[in-house]
This record gives sequence, structure tokens and C-alpha cells, in this order.
Amino acid sequence: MSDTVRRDSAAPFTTTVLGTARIGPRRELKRAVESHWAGRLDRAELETIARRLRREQWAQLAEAGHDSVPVNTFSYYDQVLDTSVLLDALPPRFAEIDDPLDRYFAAARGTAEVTPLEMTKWFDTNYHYLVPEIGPSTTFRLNPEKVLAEVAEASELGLPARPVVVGPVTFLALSKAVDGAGAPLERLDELVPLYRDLLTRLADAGVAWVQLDEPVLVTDAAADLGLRAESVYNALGSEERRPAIVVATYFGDPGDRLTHLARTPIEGVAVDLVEGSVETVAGTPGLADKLLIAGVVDGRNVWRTDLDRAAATLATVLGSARVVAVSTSCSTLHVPYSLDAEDDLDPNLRGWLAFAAEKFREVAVLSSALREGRAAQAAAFAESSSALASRATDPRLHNDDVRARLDAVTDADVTRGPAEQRLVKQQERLGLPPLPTTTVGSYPQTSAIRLARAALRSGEIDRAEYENRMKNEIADVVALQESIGLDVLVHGEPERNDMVQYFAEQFEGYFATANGWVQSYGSRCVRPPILFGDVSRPKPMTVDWITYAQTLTSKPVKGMLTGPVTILAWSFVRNDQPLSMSADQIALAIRDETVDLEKAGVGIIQVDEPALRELLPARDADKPAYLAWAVRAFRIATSGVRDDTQIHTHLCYSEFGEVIGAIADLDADVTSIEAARSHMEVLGDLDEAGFRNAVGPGVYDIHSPRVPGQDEIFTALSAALSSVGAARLWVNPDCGLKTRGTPEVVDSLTNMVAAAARLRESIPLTG
Ligand SMILES: Nc1nc2c(c(=O)[nH]1)N[C@@H](CNc1ccc(C(=O)N[C@@H](CCC(=O)N[C@@H](CCC(=O)N[C@@H](CCC(=O)O)C(=O)O)C(=O)O)C(=O)O)cc1)CN2
Ligand code: MET
Ligand SMILES: [Zn+2]
Repeated sequence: MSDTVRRDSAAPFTTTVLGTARIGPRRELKRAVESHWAGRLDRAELETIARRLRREQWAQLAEAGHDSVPVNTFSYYDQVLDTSVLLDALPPRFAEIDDPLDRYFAAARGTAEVTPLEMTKWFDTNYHYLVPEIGPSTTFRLNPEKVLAEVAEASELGLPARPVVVGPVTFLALSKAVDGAGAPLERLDELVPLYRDLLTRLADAGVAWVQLDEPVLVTDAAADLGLRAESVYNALGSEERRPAIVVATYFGDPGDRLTHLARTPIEGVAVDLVEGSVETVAGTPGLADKLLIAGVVDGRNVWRTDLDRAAATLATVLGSARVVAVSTSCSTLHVPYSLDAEDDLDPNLRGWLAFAAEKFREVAVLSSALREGRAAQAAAFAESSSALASRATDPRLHNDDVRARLDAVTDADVTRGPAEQRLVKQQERLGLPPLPTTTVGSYPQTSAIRLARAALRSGEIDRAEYENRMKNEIADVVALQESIGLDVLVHGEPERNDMVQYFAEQFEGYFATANGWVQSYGSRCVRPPILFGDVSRPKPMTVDWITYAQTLTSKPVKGMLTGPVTILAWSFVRNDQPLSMSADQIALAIRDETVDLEKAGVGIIQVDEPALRELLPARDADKPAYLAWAVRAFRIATSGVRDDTQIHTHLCYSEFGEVIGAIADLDADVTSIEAARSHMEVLGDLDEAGFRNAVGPGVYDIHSPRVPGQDEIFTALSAALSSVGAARLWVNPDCGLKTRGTPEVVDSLTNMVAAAARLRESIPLTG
């Protein structure tokens, strides 16, 4: 059959990446999309900017010598949302919006009428995807326009385009069932004909290779993933008119799922050889006639590749497959664009790093060395090993005091007095009313605040002027909270560019970037700081701001810190020591800060751990060890204070299931937790996990601009009250307010305080 012949002879490629970022080297897409939402940029202009960003990205790959270029990795918001659109699987509440792009953004962000899709973490990264909702009324249908358009665009430029699409197993495994529907994964059979159809359309468009992303195959997210994948890819492989298929696994080791894939007629597999192991590849029969895309360059961390080691890894797997292509371990979505945008980096550090552009070149160097011999790339190999040696011997990597302190940590250092006893002492000190009202920390990060920071950076204003402006912000936020009638106040975090970066910038052992932006969700970006050495805290980081806020009010002001696990999760981490050791070092630095806050008279300190769930390993076997070190790090950070100092923590991003026991083990006096979207269900789970301390279930969802009504909050609170009782219940939104506007914050909090007051009246006044 002619098509089959064409596939077999489809020249395998040798040099590629699994995907790229799209936000733009200077966040051009963020600005364009946000201007479009604000009505300041029309659709044609938005599309022009998007097209230019795609072309620049593709050109960069081609120039680096890649012979296969991933396309359809562009997205106006999120690639999983794009897949929901591809499969026509948006929930019916969006059907009334006729225009496809308006509908797309409505699904991502919601409108006054409809709530958006839920957002959650993409595996163990800090990227968020929009969770597909699969209900009884979902009928799948193929909308291939976007992927075909990107293929056409790249082909016109003469580029070897390889479309990348989220695979059916991963798509359904990440979906949630709604309206009483069964598990989405049971509907795989319905997706197979659509993907077959898509394959044919791509073949018709001249596509030689297609990449179907199946990262879920490195997890234990569902039973029988290997068998399910085998059956799907047998079916897709049997399609006569199709491009060659590569199935990409990443973020871990596929284990025996690789054997299942190898049994199918697909032409290639991509394997993460940074987080996964070469043994899996070597132990998998059936790869001999396939293309193996070997992910030896770390796609999600920023360290320069050890080329010798990567070349050795490639040599190990060379005999396992028909052809070995060199690649990144995953998409470079998770790292900044290029070191070229960093003017002020420490020169040594620069040599140790590789952002996306530098990784593109590393891939090409390794591929050339693999085919033409090491001698062809001698200079690059020499540079890599001297940079590595410089890093390994840099004295800033080791701080003996920090290591000695950690060695000396005992069980007593991670244990506080009994929780009930703490509660009594804290209540004596704080004298709070029942159902205390509070907020999670941040208030709107207005553009005035950000512009002040930009002005400080550019030298337009000095430090004193900047501090004045921030103090004015704090004064405004304190006054606002008093007028609304909240019981426990916060300073509002105006001085923080980010809840992780702010601390990292003040730690020893960390570097910050100027333009190292990475997409977090939609148009929102973060600049993850780079943890390179042992961590310590030279001086207090938050005490002056909190004590200033406390001078403005007689209500207690909560100190506000980020916990060690979250700081670690949202940083680029060292790859030369276990994560647990880095977590403990950060924990000691945070402990120092809690002790200083206490000394300064602060009675309540919140240590946020929203990323506790995020670092949970993909495989069940690895989970208990992670949870043990994560809990211990939090307890190192929070057990240095007296029993009458109240420790709060905060968690968001729901899906607490597997970490619920760990949340109880944190032993915080008060835990504020996202609950609004799951209708307080988490409270029952906490109870079952033996959690007996106080809890502030988020009573409304801050991720949407919608103002919750007083009755709606009252209903949620009443449910919480009957679940945990008045003695343990706090009242708060489900996360910080930094992304919201002030008017909606005022209205929402006013309703929240009123609902709490109403409910208080119903509580019998016993002791
Ligand atoms: N690290 C981290 N990860 C996280 C979260 C988080 O808070 N931090 N929360 C969750 C995700 N939520 C997020 C919520 C908001 C933003 C967000 O708003 N990001 C800002 C950037 C925040 C920042 O770094 N701000 C800097 C720089 C701001 C900036 O862009 N300044 C302009 C100038 C000012 C202006 O034009 O407004 C510039 O430099 O060009 C500052 O305030 O100093 C954005 O995309 O716009 C990101 C993630 C999970 N992961
Ligand atoms: C992502 S959790 C955010 C917690 C932080 N204290 C804030 O309110 O912004
Ligand atoms: Zn939060």
C-alpha cells in the first residue's frame, strides 16, 4: 500500500525539542492577549503578533540545526484547552458564545454569566492547565482547524513541521467527570476515530511525523494505563493514511508502559532520560524498528548540560532503536527563552546555565557528536566540562554553618507543645471572636505598585521613595480592612514581586533573573529564582513591613511567609543534592524569620504551602518519602516559636486527596484551604485524616472576578460550621487577592464579613 510505504520511508529526524514556550521572549503574547481582553488590541493585531512569535520560534530552531520542528505548541492560553476545542469537548454552558475565540477565552477566564473551566497543575510543574469537563452531554467531534493552520503556516516557510497534540489517554486521564458521568477514561474508544481522522487530515496536509503527548504514562494516575495506551495506539497505528507517529512520555520514567507502546505499530517513542532511566529503554524489547527520541537535555531546569554524561547516555541507548534522535526531556515551556536577555548575571553563573535557546544548541551539538563523532564538537564539549568544573568547585555552593545547623536538628526542634494547650494560650493572647474573619495575604497588585518597582529598578526613584510608596499602600490596605470589619489583618504584600521570588532575592544561595519569565497560566508569568548553593538568610526579610502595619491598627496583623516546600517547588533547583536537603536549608532560613517576627511582637504568623501537592511524585511508591520530608521541612520552619504564637498555613489548588494526612501532620494551628469549588468537601476528608486544629475553608473562589453574594457565602459557611464546629472555624477567601481589582475585593469581603456576623448570632454562647 503506497501510504504504508511512505510511512516506513518517512525519514526519521535526528535533532529536535518536544515543544517550546509561546509567551514570547519579552512576554509579547502576554501583553497582546491582555490588551485584547481590555479591548485595546483587535483580533487581527493579536493574530499578527502570535504569528510573528511562532515564526521567530521556528526560525530559531531551524537555525540551531533542528531537522524536525514542533508546531501546534503555540497557544493563546493553554494546550489542554486547545485539545478540548480540538475534540469539541467544551461544556454546553459555553455553546451560546458564537465566536470561537471569544468562546475559547470564556472557557479560560469565565464571563459575567459563565464560570470558567477549573485550573490545575500540569503534572509536577508550576504550569496550570484548564481541566476538561466530560459530562453525559459531551459528544466528541473533530475541530482540526488550529493544528492544520499551524502546519500550513510552517510548511509555507519550508519547515519540517511536526504537529504536537495532547494524546487521547492523557487528555481523558486529566479530565474530570461532571453531571454524574462515569470516568472520562472509559470513553477512549470514542476518541479513537477522531484521532484517526486527525491523522488522515495531517497526512493530507503533507505531515510526515506527528507527536502525541502522553505524559500521563509516567504516572499512576489510573489503572491499566499501559494496556489502555496499547489498545489506543494499536488502533491509531492501523490507520492506513497517516503520518508516522511518535508518542512522547516525559516528566518521569514510563516503566513497563514503554513495553506496551513498543508492541504497537507507532514509529517512535520519546523518553525522558533526565528523570527516567536508560535501563527502562534497554529493558524494552521491540524498539529495534522504531525511532527513539532520547530526552537527554533537561527541558525543565536551567543547568547547562553535562555533555559528556549526555553523550554517554546516548551511547547506551544507541543499540536499542533503529535511530536515536536527540531532544530535550520535555517541552521547554518550563524554562526562560534565552540567557541573552540577562545582562546582570554573575559571569560564573552564566556559564553554568542553559535556558531554552542554549538548550536548542546543546541538542544540536549532541546530535552532531552522535553522528559525526565527538571530535566534530570538541570545543563545545570542552566548554561544557570547564563550566561544570567551575560550578562544582565554586565556594558559594557550600556553607558549613548551614550544614552544621541542619545536622544538629533534633525531634524537639520540629515539635511544638500539644495543640489544645497552644490554642488556649493563643486565645488568651489574641482574644479573637468566634468565627474570626481574615484574608489569605495579598491585596490587589495594582499597576501603581508594579510601576513603582519598575521605577526603582530603573533608578527613576530611590529606595526611600519606594518604601514610602509601599507604606502608603500598606496603610490603605489596613484602613480598608478595618472599615470592612475583618478581625485579623494582613499588610497586603505590596512589596513582593512574587511570594517566592521576593524571599529568594534575599537569601544567600539564590540568583534571580531579570527576564527569565515562564508561563504559569494563561497570560500570567513567573520568574522562578535559581537555587544554586546552600541557603541562609543574612537578615530579617519581612519584619519591618509587618511591624509597620501593626502600628496602624489595634487588630492583630498576621506575619506572612512562604514555606520551604513552596519556595523549592517554584524555583529552579540544584541538581547536585537531594531536594529534601534543599528544603531543610530553606526551612531553617524561614525559621529564623518566624523567630524574628515573634521577637518583634507578632502574634500570628502564616507560612504558606500552596505547592505541597505539587511536588508529590508521579509513582505511588515514591510518595511516602516525599510527604515525610515535606512535612518535616514545614515543621522545621514553624516549630521555633512559642506556644502562644499562632501558626497559620495556607493551601490552594484543591486535589488534596493524597496529601490530606500530610496536611494534618503539618500541625499548623490554623489552616486556610481552598474549598469553595469543591463545596467544602475537603472538611470531611480532613476530619477523617485526624485533623483537629482550626481550619479556614475558603468561602469563595478568588480566581474569578465574580462577587459572591452574602447568602451564598452564608450557605457555604453554615455547611462548614456543621462539619467542624464553631470552636475551630475561621472565615476567609480561598486564596490571596493579588490578581483581583479593588472594587470587587471590597464587595466580596464585605459580603463575607456580613455572612460571618449573621452566622455568629446563631452560635450558642458557651464558655
Ligand atoms: N512563583 C509563583 N508561582 C505560583 C504562584 C505565585 O504566586 N508565584 N501562584 C500560582 C499561580 N498564580 C499566579 C498568579 C499571578 C501571577 C502574576 O500576576 N504574575 C505577574 C508577574 C508578577 C511579577 O513578577 N511582578 C513583578 C514584575 C511586574 C512587571 O511585569 N512589571 C512591568 C512593569 C509594570 C507594569 O507594566 O505593570 C515590567 O517589568 O515590564 C513585580 O511586581 O515587580 C504577571 O504575569 O504579570 C503569576 C502566577 C501558582 N504558582
Ligand atoms: C498561591 S497562595 C497565595 C498566598 C499568599 N499569601 C497570597 O495571598 O497571595
Ligand atoms: Zn493560595
